[in-house]
Amino acid sequence: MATSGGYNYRNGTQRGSLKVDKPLSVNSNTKSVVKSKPLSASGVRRNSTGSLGGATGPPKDDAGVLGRVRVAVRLRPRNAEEKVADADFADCVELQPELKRLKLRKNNWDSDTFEFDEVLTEFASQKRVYEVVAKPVVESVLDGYNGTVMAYGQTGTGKTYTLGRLGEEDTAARGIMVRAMEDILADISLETDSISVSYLQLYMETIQDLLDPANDNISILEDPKTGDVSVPGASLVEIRDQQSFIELLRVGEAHRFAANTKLNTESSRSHAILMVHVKRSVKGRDPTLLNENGNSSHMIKTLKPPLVRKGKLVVVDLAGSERIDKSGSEGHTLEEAKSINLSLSALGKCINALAENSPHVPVRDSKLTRLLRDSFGGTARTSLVITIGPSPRHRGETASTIMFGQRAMKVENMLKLKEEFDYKSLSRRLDIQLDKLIAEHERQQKAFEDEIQRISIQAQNQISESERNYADALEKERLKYQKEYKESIKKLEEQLLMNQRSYGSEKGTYGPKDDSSNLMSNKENLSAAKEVDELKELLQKETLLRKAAEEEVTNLKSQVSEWKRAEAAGNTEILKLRKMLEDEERQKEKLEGEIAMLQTQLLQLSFEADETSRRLERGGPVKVLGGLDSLMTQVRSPQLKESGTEEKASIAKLFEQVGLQKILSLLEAEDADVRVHAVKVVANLAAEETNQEKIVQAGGLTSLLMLLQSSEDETIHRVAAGAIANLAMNETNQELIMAQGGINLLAMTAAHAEDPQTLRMVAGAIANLCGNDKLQTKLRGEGGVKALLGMVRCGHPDVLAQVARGIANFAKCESRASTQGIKSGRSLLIDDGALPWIVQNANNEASPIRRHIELALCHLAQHEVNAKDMISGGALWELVRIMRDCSREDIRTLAHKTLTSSPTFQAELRRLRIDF
Ligand SMILES: Nc1ncnc2c1ncn2[C@@H]1O[C@H](COP(=O)(O)OP(=O)(O)OP(=O)(O)O)[C@@H](O)[C@H]1O
Repeated sequence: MATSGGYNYRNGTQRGSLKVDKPLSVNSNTKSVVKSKPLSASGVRRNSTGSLGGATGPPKDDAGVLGRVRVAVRLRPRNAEEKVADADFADCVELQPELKRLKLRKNNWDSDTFEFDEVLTEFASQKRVYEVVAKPVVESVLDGYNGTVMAYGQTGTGKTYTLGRLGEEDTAARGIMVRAMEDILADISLETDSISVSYLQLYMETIQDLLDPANDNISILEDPKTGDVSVPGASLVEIRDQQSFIELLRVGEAHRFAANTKLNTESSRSHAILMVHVKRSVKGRDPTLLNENGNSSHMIKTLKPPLVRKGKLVVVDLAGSERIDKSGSEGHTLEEAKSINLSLSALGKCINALAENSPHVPVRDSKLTRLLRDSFGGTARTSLVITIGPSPRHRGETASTIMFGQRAMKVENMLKLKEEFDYKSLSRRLDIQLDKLIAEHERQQKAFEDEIQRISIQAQNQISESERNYADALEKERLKYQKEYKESIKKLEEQLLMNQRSYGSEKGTYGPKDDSSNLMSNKENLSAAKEVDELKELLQKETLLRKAAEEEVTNLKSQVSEWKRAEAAGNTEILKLRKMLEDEERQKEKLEGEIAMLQTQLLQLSFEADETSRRLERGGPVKVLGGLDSLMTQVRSPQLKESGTEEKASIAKLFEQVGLQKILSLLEAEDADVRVHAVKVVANLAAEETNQEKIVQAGGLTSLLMLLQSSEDETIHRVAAGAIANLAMNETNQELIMAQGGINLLAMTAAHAEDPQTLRMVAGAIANLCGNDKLQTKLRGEGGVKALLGMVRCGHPDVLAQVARGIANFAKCESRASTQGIKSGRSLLIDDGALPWIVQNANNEASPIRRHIELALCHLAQHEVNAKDMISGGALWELVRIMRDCSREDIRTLAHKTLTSSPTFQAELRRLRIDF
């Protein structure tokens, strides 16, 4: 073994090692790590804002950050027994903490020197131990990484002391578990974040729940794709304060199985594993914060899934690593010791394999290694503290512990940020929001109906009261006329009596008359009485008539005034009701729009969530797609088509619930976010062949084309062009697009677009149009070919592939037209200057580009009229190459046929002495 050397590990990069025969090399599978920028002292790169991994949004790719397993060695002070027994002997180790070195004595004159990341003497405080061993790991966990802190060493050397001391009577004695939770609780906000804890022990290859000992056969779940390890059967207790955590540790400790051994009366015979899950919401992404005032349209505008970071801290207190013969174990404890040694030796083997970059790491040999799979060579940040005692009697164990630590230092982990969108909580919140909106709508509806009922009751009461008043007034009027009539009759009768009287006195005054005069006067009297009766009767009739007429007039008058009053009241009431109705209608429409938006967004999110989970399942990078791409991929991919019944059901549900017209109307929404969402949904729908006709019939194609013109938003351009490209796969739609000036709009979009994906969609749409025989001349006349060629400026292979496809389509149709005699003269592609680009890209390394260009060249070469230009443009060489080297036999044959059948090509080939 080497005994000297000044190598050091700093900042997670390895500079050398004393104890390694061959120089250490970084694992080959970790090559993607940036080496030029400094890493933080804790060995993990921090960005300028101090956050680990530098990510504030969702993870952009799957690459992690390299982090070597960091190893500290801690020496326990001599205990009472050692002070007596070893009094005449020096410690077996000598520590040089300032050099981070440890010397292991071989004998009085020779020692081996080892270097560690930290060397902690017997005087090191618990606080310092926490700060150098665990604090950086805890910080990583708070930043969304997984982290492991582990103690390894011979029994009785201080593993539990280092990790598990509760320090209730003496706070300075608090161990790593307690201090870690203090730091976590201090850093998080309990309103938005959460901590949950599991506490397990692994004893004789059985995992037992220390918080629920009856639960003693917990299985380990390993995600084959991500390597993440979980124990779904374990109790998970939410922690909200330090006291409850201490209580939980105490309960766990009480259950921890401890067997006495000769070496340590409280020796822990099981491995204890504490798992702390920290879930933090990334600030500014919580939709509930945006909706306190109930303003749902504001919520829709800013609706984004909340982002959460999930870090997991695993603290492992391994059982003692002593040799069986020394521990004095027998019987049952011998089995224990064997089992402990088996799992620890399996751990040692894995670490050796990882340290040596061996292709096979025997993780499956024990439950311990399966549980710690993520901590060595995985995605967690790992810190190991190896504990040793000073006694020379245990030099062998101390040496083996030191070697274990040295090997562990060579293990590289690839730290990965565990950040994800919390779709579930967003969906839950949206559901609640939706419920609230529906409830609010129902409440308003109810209030409206109540108001209508109240108004009609009030109107009814008013009418009854008016009727009553009218009847009273009528009665009064009748009584008044009756009285007047009686009085006038009475007056007339009095008058008549007076007349009769005055007539009688006149007769007495003038003496008795003769008979004839008597007869005369009798006759006169009779006729006067008759006259009076007639007059009376007349008067009576007159009075009755007048009374009836007056009644009629009064009646009419009151009717008129009543009618006027009712009309006035009715008019205001009607106006009021009408206004309320209009308000209600508006409110209803708004709510319907918002509900439709929420539903479309939910659908969009579920597409994205499906895509994300599919990607997770496939082990690919977790990238949030813009909906369109993801759905297009889903719809086009045949295997997904089979399993895509859910997506189809979602689309059908969308049609059913929201209605196409509603979705299309949202394309013209004032709110830009709503427009973007709507166009994404239409694009998703357009990717499904069965929906295309409905979309076109409902005016969706026109709206999408209009969006290219009216919108300035690049996302809208990209997604709308994608949708148009999908619709342009159908011949009828191609004609419609052309008829609606689509080529101009696509050309205009292409001219202004910067984003390669927008250009890809536009080029894809034009490429589809290029394949329609009937549209050739019009398409070229309106600048379609030029627009296509203009897009090659972007240089992105996806765009170039679409351009090449368009040119191949165009050349094929043109060639067909020439063969049928519909077209004559040189190719319009050559006229529009496409040849140089075609020749330049004929042997492009990207096969989709190359294949289309090769086809285009063969189509052009079939017509003698193009031959001269093709020769001068260098296309002949490419044709010869295609004929010889093209991987597709049909294209090779086509090239051969064109070259042999063209006299111009033949002559040139002869001139160049090219024989084939
Ligand atoms: N750094 C230290 N300072 C003072 N006392 C210590 C220190 N480390 C350990 N001890 C004491 O040594 C004894 C054994 O420690 P501990 O139980 O932590 O060992 P262990 O490695 O966990 O043993 P086992 O593997 O059997 O569980 C305890 O009494 C503990 O208080």
